[in-house]
Amino acid sequence: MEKFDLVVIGAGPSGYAAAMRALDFKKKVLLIEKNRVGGAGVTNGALSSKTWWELSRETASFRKNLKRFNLQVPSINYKEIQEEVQRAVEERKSMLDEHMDMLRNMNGRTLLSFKEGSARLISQHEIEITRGHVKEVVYAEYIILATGSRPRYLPELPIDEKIVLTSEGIEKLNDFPESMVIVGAGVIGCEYATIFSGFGKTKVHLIDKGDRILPFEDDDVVKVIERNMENSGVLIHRNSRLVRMEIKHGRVEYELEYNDSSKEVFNVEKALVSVGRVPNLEDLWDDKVGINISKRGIEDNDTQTNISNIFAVGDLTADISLVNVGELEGRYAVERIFGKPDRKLVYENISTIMFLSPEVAGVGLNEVQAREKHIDYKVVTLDYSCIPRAIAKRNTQGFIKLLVTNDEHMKILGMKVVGNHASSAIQAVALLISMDKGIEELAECVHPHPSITEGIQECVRMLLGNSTFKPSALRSRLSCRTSIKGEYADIDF
Ligand SMILES: Cc1cc2nc3c(=O)[nH]c(=O)nc-3n(C[C@H](O)[C@H](O)[C@H](O)COP(=O)(O)OP(=O)(O)OC[C@H]3O[C@@H](n4cnc5c(N)ncnc54)[C@H](O)[C@@H]3O)c2cc1C
Ligand SMILES: NC(=O)c1ccc[n+]([C@@H]2O[C@H](COP(=O)([O-])OP(=O)(O)OC[C@H]3O[C@@H](n4cnc5c(N)ncnc54)[C@H](O)[C@@H]3O)[C@@H](O)[C@H]2O)c1
Repeated sequence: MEKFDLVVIGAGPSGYAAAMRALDFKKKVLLIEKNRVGGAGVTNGALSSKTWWELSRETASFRKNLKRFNLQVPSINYKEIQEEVQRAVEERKSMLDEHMDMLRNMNGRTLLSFKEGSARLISQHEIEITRGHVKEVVYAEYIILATGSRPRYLPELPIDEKIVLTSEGIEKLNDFPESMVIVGAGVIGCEYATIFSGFGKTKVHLIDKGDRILPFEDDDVVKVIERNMENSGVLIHRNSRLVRMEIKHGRVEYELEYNDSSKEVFNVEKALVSVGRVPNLEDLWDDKVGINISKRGIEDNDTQTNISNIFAVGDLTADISLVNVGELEGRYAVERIFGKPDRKLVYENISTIMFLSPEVAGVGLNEVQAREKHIDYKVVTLDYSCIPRAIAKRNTQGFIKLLVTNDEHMKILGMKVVGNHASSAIQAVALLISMDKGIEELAECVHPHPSITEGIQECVRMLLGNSTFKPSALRSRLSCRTSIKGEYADIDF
């Protein structure tokens, strides 16, 4: 039986990162993948959907500019766009494959092995790998489970991945649907609503079980996103509940019940179901291995399961489903196994971007989370119309919002930027949160001009009472408030 120091099951972002980190410790590593290297980080997931988003955004802006000069808008070819996305996926996937091939063939480096097949733990140290009819068993001193997640199905919906789809099937359509309902207005639902409405060929309907889109987001963020979606023709079903969905004559019929008990029936070409994801843990180990799971997924203590040599990382652990979090956990697990991590595994400074119109980037807590945790805070907001770079771009839609502790230290709790360049603007703050720094450091930086980050500096100065623009004078564009027990009050200097 072949023996390894570490066997990693699943070559998505978490497993791939874990396997590569283990090589730094000169350990003998086996990475096993049953489907596609890169997992949902590349295919039917992060990279592919972001390529759709970029192409949709370009198309929308091209259409807008042509209209501005009274030029005819050319028709958009679905197949060409789909092929471009496939090229992006292939580019990334072959780079990951080539990197592994090179490592395996390098002179004297026999540390990394890769096997295709479906893996299952048959004991605490033995893994059975099945490929077609062939089975083999390998031995591992340590095991990292990184088998990721898949779309959650609602049993009452007729998901067939042709007419009623999930994120697994949505990128394989033959043409832009003329209409589509999206069930679940979380991140995936809202990103695809933005993508399809951006191409201008699909009437998108959006529905959530909550009473608004992005139920985990702050009201002011949601307001901007909803307004833009509606301007792009998205129909947001509010105060309603999906009571029935059926496939009829190759199309989707669904029925909503409104708060006043009235009902309405809609007919669309396709449906996308995006109501969260579930961990891939079925049949991953024999009963006698005895890994503890809870309702949400594998129970872990900083990536270690209750079985001391078995670790679990990434989407499988069913906490935060993000590429950067999976990679962080994968690397951390390896450092725990073969060394001593330099830093604790902390999630406070995780940055996120939602690819909407406009993009929404965040780090740390938002107001919804701060209030759920009963934290009092100071909050400052600045409209993009105060930022010269946004004015120059001829697009001042958006705002910056900074949350700090409600004491003299004013430690940064979180930040949100809604608008152009949002993702690059949050990086400085992400770093300061991870360094546990206050806002003075941010006020000190000299930002390039004109840049969106100048707006962050102005936010910080508002909190220090020394901003150029005074919130008391520009009330509709700036605000500087405390939130104590959920009640806002202006801060007067
Ligand atoms: C539509 C969509 C858009 C997204 N956009 C973003 C984004 O913009 N930014 C972001 O940070 N995150 C995004 N995500 C989330 C991100 O893709 C996941 O958090 C990330 O891929 C999780 O990585 P993972 O390695 O834990 O799991 P996965 O990527 O799911 O990989 C797990 C791998 O394990 C393999 N596997 C499963 N079982 C076995 C087995 N028994 N034996 C062998 N192999 C097995 C699977 O085939 C898969 O390749 C998106 C997800 C989706 C679906
Ligand atoms: N840009 C990014 O970083 C990015 C992009 C896409 C996905 N992701 C990751 O993938 C994960 C999964 O995305 P998701 O959108 O599937 O999950 P989600 O948790 O973001 O949203 C699911 C939505 O479905 C709604 N819902 C649940 N049950 C429902 C029902 N029965 N009927 C109607 N609505 C219902 C919920 O209220 C929620 O709004 C996200 O949590 C995120 O971490 C990240």
